[in-house]
Amino acid sequence: MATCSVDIAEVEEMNDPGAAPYGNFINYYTFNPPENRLSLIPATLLQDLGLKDGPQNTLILDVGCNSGDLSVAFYKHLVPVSEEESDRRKVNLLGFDLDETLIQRAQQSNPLPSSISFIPLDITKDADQLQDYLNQHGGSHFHLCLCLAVTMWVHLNHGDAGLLQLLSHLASISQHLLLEAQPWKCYRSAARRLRKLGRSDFDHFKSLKIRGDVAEQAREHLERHCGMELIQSFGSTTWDRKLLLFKRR
Ligand SMILES: C[S@@+](CC[C@H](N)C(=O)[O-])C[C@H]1O[C@@H](n2cnc3c(N)ncnc32)[C@H](O)[C@@H]1O
Repeated sequence: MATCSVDIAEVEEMNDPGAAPYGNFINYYTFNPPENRLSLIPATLLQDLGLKDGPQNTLILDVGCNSGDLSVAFYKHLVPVSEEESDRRKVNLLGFDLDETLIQRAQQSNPLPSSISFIPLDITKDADQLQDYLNQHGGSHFHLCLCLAVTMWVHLNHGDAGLLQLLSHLASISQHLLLEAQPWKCYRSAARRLRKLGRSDFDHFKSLKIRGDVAEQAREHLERHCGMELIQSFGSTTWDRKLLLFKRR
């Protein structure tokens, strides 16, 4: 089974990983293709969650969407192209990432611009644009929020408080949250890699109190402090990461 050390080795071959301190790898999908995660997620997810047949548009948020490959593949997985154009218009996905170059690539290669949009945004800073998007689409919250392989980067760059704020924020704007938190061994690999390059450590790495089973601690925070409950685990990816689905109580 591939592990984090494998993914890091692959990254090192492809780019200078020190140039991606937020996980903003330029070739991410060549070493972690969307299928790795999609194969675990049922294509009937929207129906299963009762999200498809309501009068409202279904709004999906993809946090830290990189170059958009997974966002588009996820959308097509849940809303097949065979569906009527009018049905597709009723499901809207917004992907955002702090890396503007990646977002430009996502925008340029977007095959469904009437349903999928991409914007540059750092979730740890100003997130007004998310509220603007909800207002434009007549929604008070996102029906489904994807936060896949992003938590570690926010955690390393913004500390325990940054991670908990991220989870609280996403819970406050989402009805369902699909979370893939990187396990602790990935943190160690990321920190080791920076050191090997002779760069200074991530600001918060040594002082993190949330360590070990990060996914479990994220679950505890979401359930105890954010009014969410874990309703399903879609198993582990080939990188040994759990895909956890939470719902607002
Ligand atoms: C490892 S990639 C994962 C991409 C995608 N979510 C996936 O799972 O396929 C992590 C992404 O999170 C983005 N990211 C990290 N911190 C962020 C932040 N504070 N706000 C927005 N995006 C962020 C990075 O730029 C990077 O593209």
